[in-house]
Amino acid sequence: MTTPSHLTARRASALTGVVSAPGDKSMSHRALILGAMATGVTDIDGLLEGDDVLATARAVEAFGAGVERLGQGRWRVTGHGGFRQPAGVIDCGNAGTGVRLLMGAAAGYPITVTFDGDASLRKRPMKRVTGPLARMGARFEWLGEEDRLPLTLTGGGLSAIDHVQSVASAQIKSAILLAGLNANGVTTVAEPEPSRDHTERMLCAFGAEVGVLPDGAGWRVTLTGGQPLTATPVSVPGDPSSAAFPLAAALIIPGSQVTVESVMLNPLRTGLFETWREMGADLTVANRRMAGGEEVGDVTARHSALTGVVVPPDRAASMIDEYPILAATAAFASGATVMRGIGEMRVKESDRIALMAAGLQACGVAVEEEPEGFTVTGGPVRGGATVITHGDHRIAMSHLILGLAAAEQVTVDEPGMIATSFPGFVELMRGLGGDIASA
Ligand SMILES: O=C(O)C1=C[C@@H](OP(=O)(O)O)[C@@H](O)[C@H](O)C1
Ligand SMILES: C=C(OP(=O)(O)O)C(=O)O
Repeated sequence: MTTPSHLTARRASALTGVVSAPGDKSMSHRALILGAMATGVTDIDGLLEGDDVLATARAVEAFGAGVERLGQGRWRVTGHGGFRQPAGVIDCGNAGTGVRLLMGAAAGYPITVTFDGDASLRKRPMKRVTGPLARMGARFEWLGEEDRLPLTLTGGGLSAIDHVQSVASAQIKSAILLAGLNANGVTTVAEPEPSRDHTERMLCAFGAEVGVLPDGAGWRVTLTGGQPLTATPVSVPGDPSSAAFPLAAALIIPGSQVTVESVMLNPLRTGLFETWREMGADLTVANRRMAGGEEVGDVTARHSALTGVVVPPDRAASMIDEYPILAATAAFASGATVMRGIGEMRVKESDRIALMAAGLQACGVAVEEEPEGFTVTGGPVRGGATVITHGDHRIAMSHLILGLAAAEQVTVDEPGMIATSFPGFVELMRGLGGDIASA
């Protein structure tokens, strides 16, 4: 299938239906990486087959693991108890999570590896991870600009560190913990607020002992080096960050009711659902159960009259990727939705605060941008714009959802990047009755 250069969303009548979200991206990266670091055969089901995760699958294969696709979402990783010297450059594509976690894992082994990524990933800061890894003993050489990819890492001979994070970041925490597995001593990471804990949970499932102690508003995670990992089956539930898009459409399109089945409900990922409820969203969860070591449930959204809220800044870590779609839904709420303490959004696949502000303003929505946040004041949404996404999947999907409820059509450029996290997004939305087509 060729990728269209633009996609256009037109106002839709009620959306209805029951769908499944693709597998969780965070867990998919981790399942492949831990499977490759472990000894034995790790069978994964529900793996997200998005471009970010496929880049990680190629990477772990290059590091010596056996990687086999058994069927849709069903993958087998055969680990040899560690990473081996790869033959070429490890290209992580668009994936911040992929490159940062892989650098952490690779740092523990006596290998020399060059990491690279696409134009967007080459703009993202890497010192946040290379800094702590260098303190553990890994060596880095910047091949271009300092703090950016491409870089060469030489690992091995690590010592544990005590790291205190200034922002809650699961990518930094995970990179340090994965390196800590092969470091001498006890590695500790303290976070100001808790960030997603999939690495800690999955390390335990692979047989490692991880300590978690409350520490102020956040927690301290400890891990003793030298623990071997043993392969274990991993079942990946639906990604709440992807489920957010069809659910958002249901909330803002009159008459709609959409259910997304098997959505992961880890409380460190559900800040958006909490915020939507505070805004008056009719959002219900049925069939709560455990799958893959995580709570999951079927989430139903019905069209709702939304009211603007002030989102508590300490909720940011639990919904950092969801502010773009929150902002799109806030455009249809009455009053202002204030989102602060989210400076991290500026260093994602794009400067998401700037691009959401520009895209929403182009669609006639009132937005006030701040250094570390923005405020969206809702009302009737005109639409009628072509939105620049800088190849950011979440910026593209958020504006397409907005376009399904706006008075005039909304077009986004560079929609090919949607496949990094949500392959099949357009087809899924069309199946619910959404009018999204190549422009
Ligand atoms: O650990 C992870 O899987 C992720 C952590 C978050 O990044 P930060 O840790 O940089 O906040 C998030 O934005 C990213 O999409 C996935
Ligand atoms: C920020 C994201 O991913 P990553 O950091 O892995 O590129 C995202 O998926 O929104």
